[in-house]
Amino acid sequence: ASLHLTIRGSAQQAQDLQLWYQQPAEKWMTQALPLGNGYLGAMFFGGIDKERIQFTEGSLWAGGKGAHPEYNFGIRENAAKVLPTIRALLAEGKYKEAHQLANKELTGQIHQTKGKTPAIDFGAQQTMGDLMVTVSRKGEVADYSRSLDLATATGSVRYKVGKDQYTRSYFGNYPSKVMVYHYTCTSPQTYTIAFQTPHVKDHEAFENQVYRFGGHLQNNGQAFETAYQIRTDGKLSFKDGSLSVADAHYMTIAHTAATEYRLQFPDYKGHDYQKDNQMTMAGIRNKDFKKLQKEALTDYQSLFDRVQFSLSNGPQSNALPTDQRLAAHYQGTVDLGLERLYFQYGRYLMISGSRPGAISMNLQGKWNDSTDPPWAADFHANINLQMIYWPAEITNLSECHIPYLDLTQSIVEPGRLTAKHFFGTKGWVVNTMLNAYGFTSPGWEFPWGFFPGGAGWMSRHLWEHYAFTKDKEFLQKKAYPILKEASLFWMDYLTKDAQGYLISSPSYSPEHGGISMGATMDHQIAWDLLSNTYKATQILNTDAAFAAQIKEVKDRIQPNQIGSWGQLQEWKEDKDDSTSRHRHVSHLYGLYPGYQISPNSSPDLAQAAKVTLNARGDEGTGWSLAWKINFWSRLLDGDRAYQLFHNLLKPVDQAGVNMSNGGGSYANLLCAHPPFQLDGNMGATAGIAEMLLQSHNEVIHLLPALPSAWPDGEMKGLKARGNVTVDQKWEDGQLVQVRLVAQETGTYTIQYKALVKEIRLTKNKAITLGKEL
Ligand SMILES: C[C@@H]1O[C@@H](O)[C@@H](O)[C@H](O)[C@@H]1O
Repeated sequence: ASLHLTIRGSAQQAQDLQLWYQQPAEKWMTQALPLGNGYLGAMFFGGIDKERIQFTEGSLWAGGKGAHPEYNFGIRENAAKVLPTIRALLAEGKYKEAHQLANKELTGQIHQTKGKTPAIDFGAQQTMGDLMVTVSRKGEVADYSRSLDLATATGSVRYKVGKDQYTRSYFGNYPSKVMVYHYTCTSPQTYTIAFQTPHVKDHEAFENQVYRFGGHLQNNGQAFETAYQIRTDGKLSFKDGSLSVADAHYMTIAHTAATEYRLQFPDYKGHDYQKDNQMTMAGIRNKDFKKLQKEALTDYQSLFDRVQFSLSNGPQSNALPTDQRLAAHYQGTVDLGLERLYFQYGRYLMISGSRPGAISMNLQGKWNDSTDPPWAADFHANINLQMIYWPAEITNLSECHIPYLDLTQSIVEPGRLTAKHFFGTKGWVVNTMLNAYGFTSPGWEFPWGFFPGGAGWMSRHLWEHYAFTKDKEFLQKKAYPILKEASLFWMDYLTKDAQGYLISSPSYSPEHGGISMGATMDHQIAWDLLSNTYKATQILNTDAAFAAQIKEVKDRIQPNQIGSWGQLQEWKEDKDDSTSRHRHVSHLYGLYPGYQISPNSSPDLAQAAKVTLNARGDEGTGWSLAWKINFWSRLLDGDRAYQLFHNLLKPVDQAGVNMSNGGGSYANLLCAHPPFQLDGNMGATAGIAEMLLQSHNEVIHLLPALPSAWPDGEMKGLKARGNVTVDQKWEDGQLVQVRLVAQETGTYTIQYKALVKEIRLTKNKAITLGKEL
């Protein structure tokens, strides 16, 4: 049959990859637009007479030793001594007593930091401040637009005053480590630029067109500096901290910032931030705006353009401003372009927020305007942080995974202390959340702070990075040692129960149901971790005795169970409440991101997972909706996965916390938990990829969960495990063409619907197949 897909022109496609609005932003969380260069995260408002560019550098963190002399990573010496008592109480069904003892001993130590924000030495990520830029004008404004172009990672503001055309172009430049804000007007204008910060000023200077502001956090004394270079054809002057540029047709600000932070236990400081900024400013001395723009674009597109997603035969016009578009879509207007845009937005945010050499993204990525953000904008490890990095490998952005993998490596040392003191084990562990200062202890209240599954879950990404890149040196040198130690924790912590199974006790299924004996998620994480570590021993042909031990332990872990109402049991005990709508569906970890449960390999458990998901419903917080997109994709139900995606695109304006069914999207398409959390954006981008390509069971599964809402389309450049790049085209809901390129010669198994076939791929030699495969 002839192929006649009406794929839209690339120009039209690029146009479609824009968020745009007809008015400046007033609210940071719901309307301002995000930019980044991997290190810095900025949000611009697009104000006409006064522009606000809020920004921070990810390593600007309150808390730690500097906040309280007794800060000790939360460690409570030898707390593990209570474990046998707690286990006995649980075995006797004395949950209340067990909880009380656990709340006394199995909670991280924190210290109040009097008169300081945040109030405890766990600390919080901090805004660095705001660049306030005033722009002169005489007359009424017309044709105002504010936009963010994902194809070029460029923020723009345009408006007219009489005959004058005003423009602004903003972008992050990772190679030169600067943010660039470029202003033009067809007639000479006057600008002022001032830096405002909630933190303590130490020094301020303006030399050689470079402004530098050095300061420190009142909370812990952490030092930082921001610097910006001004280029203009106008007259530049500096007075009382404010820069003025007069009679200028253009003005360019090249902006950077750095802190003294170093991702190194136990002190986490020592970085020569002033030298860093000097080097950055010197490095761009001979790069004019055009050069900085070209360099940034080449770098960005070398990552972004790896994946192209098009949906055809359906309305997708970008004629409506994005906030109105979102509302119309939720009301039922078909808008395939918005869905494509949302997918690529996740990839844009990943590239803008996470590049090698920078600190990992946190709960809000790199975007935070507060000194006391919700949940400290920390590294939340019981779903959020991991979800934020789910798209990294499958959407072909492996490099962006590195800051997270570096963070994981950095917490092994403090994690060993936590394993020893709180759990009495070898190896390393982290719990519900981390700060930037090695806090791997349980949180300061039981049960929400207790989650021994944190390390196993975090380190699964090390295995995934190997599985997608096949980088054996990475596996040997970086991943395996960390996986091995995380496994040692579980091999010590799992205890034999009355039935002879190995269970996690005490345990806590994240944020649901109190202290327990045998939370299913812990068992699935331990099984997953031991399985991956075992595979690594086979690939590296190392540690044969240890590998045998792993196998022995793994096979004795409490298996998944189907409960009285056909549900997958969240705990060893069959006590799931069928009316619960809880946001965490932790016991489906084995379905996604794990591979223990799947319709192919365990149909009964997959069916039980469906029963659980139907009971939990299709609502939730932002991240909960995103997780469910991935669950239903793994259950091969594309229409249901699409339904959850549709629910995530519900317009929301609430900035305050809502822990149940308030999830959706803000006008700037950032995810609403509420409040803003980046996890939903990333979880959904990964979920859309998971609808179209899966490879978690060593089978490259083509279009496993294609929704009927997308009858015709194309997805190029997604990655399958085994380091295979996959391009797919489909028409009328049917695969019509697949192109595969492997980075390693070998035999691969591919599946399309019921058809499963082995094919031989030669390194870097593409093969294209029709639907007959
Ligand atoms: C940051 C917080 O992380 C966990 O505690 C979740 O249960 C909450 O919903 C929130 O996302």
